[in-house]
Amino acid sequence: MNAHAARGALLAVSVGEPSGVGPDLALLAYRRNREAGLPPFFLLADPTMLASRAARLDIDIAIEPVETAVQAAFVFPRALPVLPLVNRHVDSPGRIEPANAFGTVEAIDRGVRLVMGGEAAALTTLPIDKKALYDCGFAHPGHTEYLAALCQELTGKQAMPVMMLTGPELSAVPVTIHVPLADVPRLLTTELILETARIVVRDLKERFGIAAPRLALAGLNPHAGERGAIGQEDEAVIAPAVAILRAQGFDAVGPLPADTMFHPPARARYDVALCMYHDQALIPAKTLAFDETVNVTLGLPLVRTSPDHGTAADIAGTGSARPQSFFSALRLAARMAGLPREKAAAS
Ligand SMILES: NC(=O)c1ccc[n+]([C@@H]2O[C@H](COP(=O)([O-])OP(=O)(O)OC[C@H]3O[C@@H](n4cnc5c(N)ncnc54)[C@H](O)[C@@H]3O)[C@@H](O)[C@H]2O)c1
Ligand SMILES: N[C@H](C(=O)O)[C@H](O)COP(=O)(O)O
Repeated sequence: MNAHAARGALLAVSVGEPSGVGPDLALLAYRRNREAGLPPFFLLADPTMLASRAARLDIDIAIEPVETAVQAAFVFPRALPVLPLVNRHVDSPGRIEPANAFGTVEAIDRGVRLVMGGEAAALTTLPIDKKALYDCGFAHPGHTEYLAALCQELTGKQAMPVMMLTGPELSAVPVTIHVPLADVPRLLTTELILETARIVVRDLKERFGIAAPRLALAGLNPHAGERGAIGQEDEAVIAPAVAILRAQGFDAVGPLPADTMFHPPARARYDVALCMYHDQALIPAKTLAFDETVNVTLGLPLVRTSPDHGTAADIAGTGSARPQSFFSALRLAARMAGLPREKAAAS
């Protein structure tokens, strides 16, 4: 997908929030990369913080600072390559250290620039603590929106990001993302649904190889509004979007009552569920396959994946973080970036 990535470019991984399990998972991924069939990657992190976390977890691997992403490819067979951050991180499992926020943002920022510059093939992000970043002046709701802003800055082109949670059982897209529930009815427009659906269809075709994606659109209100008796948005906003999509040749149904569109026979009828708000999409996705689901950002000129879970600060540094969702995120990024199989598999 990243047509300009240099031959041999690796995946870039941003370390995420040091109070969480991001560092734990990066260390585990390196230790288990061969047995788990993971693509080679380099980490944007503070090597000292990482060494401290490795000691805490008793993970005995070599960690090697590198100066460039190109160098990382040579280092990966013998050590976990780490591109050091300018803003230092202190090792603080379970505890927010406000000053860590700057390095956390720097890691994402540099990851995007490396991918857009062709020095990395794709970006996989480890979880951030959103409030910790907001408190230090971060002006974006989450990665998804920040990545779009960075892409816009780098290309000069408008970019609309779409969040998709994808796992073995379900792919689901929240049309509105990181907004208070009370704001959803105001923000939900026919145009927003249409724009989201078009991006989803384009990316499912181009990046996931689904020739004619089938969309199922959820209603917003109980019983999809009960024919207008329990809320107006289903008929006034969502149904017109479905009608336009169908008239334009898209395979779309809805608005469907959200409570009955996620059981197995219902899921068999579509490739992706377009949901009207964050939890309507993320609750079924994480409930069905918390350990395998990946958060992927569609609509941007770069490949970005992430595990589906958050910082899990309650278990950071304890060794009990399950790494499967992160492993799936690395594998999906490699596939989407079109890394050759020998690169996508263990080195
Ligand atoms: N991609 C991201 O950056 C991302 C995604 C989701 C949440 N977050 C952030 O994470 C923070 C915490 O969010 P939350 O508490 O709602 O969700 P969470 O996913 O961090 O944790 C929910 C529960 O699941 C457990 N859990 C999560 N991942 C696990 C793993 N890999 N192995 C074992 N157990 C795991 C945690 O220990 C916790 O008990 C918030 O600040 C939120 O903004 C970030
Ligand atoms: N909405 C996501 C979730 O709850 O899993 C999460 O906050 C990640 O969002 P970003 O990838 O935009 O940070």
